[in-house]
Amino acid sequence: MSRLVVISNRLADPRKSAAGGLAVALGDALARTGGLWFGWSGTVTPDGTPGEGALQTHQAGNVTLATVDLCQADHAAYYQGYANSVLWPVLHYRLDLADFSANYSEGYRRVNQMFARKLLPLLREDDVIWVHDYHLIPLAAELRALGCRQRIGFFLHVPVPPPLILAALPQHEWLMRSFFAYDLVGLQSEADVVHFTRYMVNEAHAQELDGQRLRAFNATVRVAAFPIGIDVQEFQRLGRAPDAVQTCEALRAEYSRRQLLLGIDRLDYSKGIPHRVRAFRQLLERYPENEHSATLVMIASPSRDDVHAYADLRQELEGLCGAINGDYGDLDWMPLRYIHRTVARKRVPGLCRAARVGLVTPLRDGMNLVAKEYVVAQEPEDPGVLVLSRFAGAAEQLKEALLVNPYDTQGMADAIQTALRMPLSERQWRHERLMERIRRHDVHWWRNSFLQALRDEAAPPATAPAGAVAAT
Ligand SMILES: O=P(O)(O)OC[C@H]1O[C@H](O[C@H]2O[C@H](CO)[C@@H](O)[C@H](O)[C@H]2O)[C@H](O)[C@@H](O)[C@@H]1O
Ligand SMILES: O=c1ccn([C@@H]2O[C@H](COP(=O)(O)OP(=O)(O)O)[C@@H](O)[C@H]2O)c(=O)[nH]1
Repeated sequence: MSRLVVISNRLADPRKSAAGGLAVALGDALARTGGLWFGWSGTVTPDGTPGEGALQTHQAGNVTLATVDLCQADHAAYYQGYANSVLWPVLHYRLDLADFSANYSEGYRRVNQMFARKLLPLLREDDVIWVHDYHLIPLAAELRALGCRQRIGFFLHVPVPPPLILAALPQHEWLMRSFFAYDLVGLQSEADVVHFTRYMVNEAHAQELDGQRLRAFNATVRVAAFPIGIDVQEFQRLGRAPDAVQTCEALRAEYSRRQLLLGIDRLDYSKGIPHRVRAFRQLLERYPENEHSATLVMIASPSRDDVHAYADLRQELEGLCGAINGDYGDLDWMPLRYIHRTVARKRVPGLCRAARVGLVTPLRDGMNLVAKEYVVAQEPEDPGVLVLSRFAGAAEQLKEALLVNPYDTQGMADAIQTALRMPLSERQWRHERLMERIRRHDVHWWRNSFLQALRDEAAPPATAPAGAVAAT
């Protein structure tokens, strides 16, 4: 059996828990098969030469972790810059938040080239290589330019916007062309596949060979949706462990006279957190019977603090949360508990189980694993209700959630009220259907179906596709 090599910007020790869906899912996927996991160490060295970083390897169970440090300049241009100030906003439909500084794209390319150089000597001939996410789109092209011939697949964890939004990226031609150095491109949803294909046909003049293959630049790439899932059994096991049980019991005791609503997100503008707070305020205004009862616990895990848009969001949110507590709070009740800290993963199932309503209301999200975790954490005899944004990738699968438009404050308040009042039989019916879907497409299905599709693709050509590494 060939070895699996996973490459992602963010790594986690697969034996430990991590915040952030990608690290959680890849940790779960790799722990099963073993293999090599390559990426950024998470360390930023204060000095150092751009495009150079020390490589360290260590063993974590059956997984070898190989990581590279980034110097300050590379971290600023590649991670904070091109990845999180250009690609992240554009891919989440937020051109208004993108900062198209020229040195970002140079840094992005420089780090991808460095990763390719560091990784190449670690590769074996029959490795299957799986690259993850928007930080590393040009990596296969850089590897091919160095002579790498192994099969390479790519999975994008974030959404693909419509072609004309992508075309606003000053380097879109170069970036999108580099997808043709992969054998297989996996996306989160069918909507993403439609947008990706339309871009390639309209802007890159690609030819659609069959339902899943695109041809351009003298190369063929297969594109399909592989919606990411969670490890259901592992999450249920976590839910039965003492940390989760204690968390749930403590919350239930504290809120025995209240109805608990829960949001867990990274503090990210894509997650629609201020919109959720406004909808909660509207709930209290329109349905006053919820006063002294409905209580929203909002965990906002710190994320990408050094990027301006994230600091602005934090300020906005603190203002909104303070106002709601000031206007509606009483001596014996605060409507909103806003926690700007990461909650340990082992406590997440307990938090979810204690909440009558799970609020997952992003403005755009590749998938959103919290939506699936919330459902799995529920007790089937008395389950809570998931209120889910129709703009999360998860909404394509989780049709029995209460689907909402997060921009519609009143509609969202009405949906929360429906969730709070939903009879037991309907809650059970919805929960059962959601569980079926989450079980069928779990993280093992995701990994196996992607890797099977990658193995099914013919071995790539001996040379790089002509011009695949076109200069910026
Ligand atoms: O690594 P960070 O910059 O700290 O950010 C954390 C991760 O955020 C994004 O996660 C995405 O992947 C999830 C799993 O597929 C998906 O459910 C979610 O919708 C996405 O937003 C990002 O794509 C990862 O690269 C980051 O590591
Ligand atoms: O304080 C926190 C916040 C989030 N998470 C976990 O981080 C992941 C977030 O993944 P998701 O796909 O929802 O969003 P992302 O942050 O990757 O965009 C989920 O497994 C959460 O349970 C966590 O353990 N603690």
